[in-house]
Amino acid sequence: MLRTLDKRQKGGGASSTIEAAQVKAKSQVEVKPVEKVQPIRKEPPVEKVAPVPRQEPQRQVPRQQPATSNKRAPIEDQLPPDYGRIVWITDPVDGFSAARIIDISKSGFTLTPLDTEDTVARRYEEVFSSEDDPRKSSYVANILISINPYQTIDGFYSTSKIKEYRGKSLGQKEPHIYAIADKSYREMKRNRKSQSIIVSGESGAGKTESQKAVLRYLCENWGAEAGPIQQRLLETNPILEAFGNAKTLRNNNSSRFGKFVQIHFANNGTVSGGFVSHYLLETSRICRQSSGERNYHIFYQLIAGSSPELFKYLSLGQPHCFNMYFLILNTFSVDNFL
Ligand SMILES: Nc1ncnc2c1ncn2[C@@H]1O[C@H](COP(=O)(O)OP(=O)(O)OP(=O)(O)O)[C@@H](O)[C@H]1O
Repeated sequence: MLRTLDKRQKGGGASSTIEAAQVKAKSQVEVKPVEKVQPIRKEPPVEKVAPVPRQEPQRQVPRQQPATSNKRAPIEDQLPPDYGRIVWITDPVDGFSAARIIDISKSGFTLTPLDTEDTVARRYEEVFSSEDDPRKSSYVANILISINPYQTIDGFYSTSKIKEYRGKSLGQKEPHIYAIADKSYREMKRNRKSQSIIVSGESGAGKTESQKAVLRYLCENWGAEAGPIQQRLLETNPILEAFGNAKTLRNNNSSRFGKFVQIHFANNGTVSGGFVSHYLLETSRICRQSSGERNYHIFYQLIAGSSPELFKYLSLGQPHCFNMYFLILNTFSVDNFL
């Protein structure tokens, strides 16, 4: 970098001297004609100066062109991104009501409640994201705060979304877990140091899904040459979840163990491997579960899907058999896991 700067300084000095030389050359040209002007005055060709004004309008023409091209941009593109968004606002009678943002200022929002044609003003802290608003994330410095939407949002984790966030700084696009993954990758490449992403939250907050999204982002962007390694990394999740996840009152697919996932990169920045370590598995769940909860998914999956040979080999029985009592203490079937 220093060398580059040095070169730039030298270059700058050289260009400034060239400019100085041009100025001197002009002044010399002007001085000399002053003495010889008298004989030249008689010559009508002095009118040849005319080309000079011709150049000025030529310069003005291209200035007008970008102005016309700006007009072509749709007006919607120039509006703030929150314009038209439906949100919840505080309401003195109902507590909260849905409204549409029609203006944004330093002091807050101007909105139109959906059930009236009135216009109301609200401060920023009195406006909340609505259920229909797919944007469930925000930043605090370089920390992503996200809310579990409990629904599939079209395109939110799509391949095109992955491409959108590649190489983008935090804040350049709307908050997303992909932006965090991209930042950590860029920091790793720039500083040549390992990076950590800590995913934290209460049970059911969406930690497992977020971690899977990070893995997918890194593998899809920089795992092309890794081939089977990339696939194997992504396929570890169903196996780990079968043995370590269970239905709880708060989450049908709750991880009952801590997970430390490492993704290794080669010097050229491509995914070269990975390692998943686990700790603190809730072993007591095998023998006993709270009311409304289940044992680990793998037991139910084996009973539901194993071949007759495997079924016999593992001495499995139907859930109501005596040796399977630890499975039927509570709910037996959970959507998507049997
Ligand atoms: N980004 C998301 N989009 C859609 N649904 C989600 C998302 N994140 C989580 N969910 C839903 O919420 C459920 C719980 O999420 P997840 O298992 O990731 O929570 P968790 O924080 O890991 O919980 P636990 O600590 O109990 O393991 C998921 O099974 C899924 O149905």
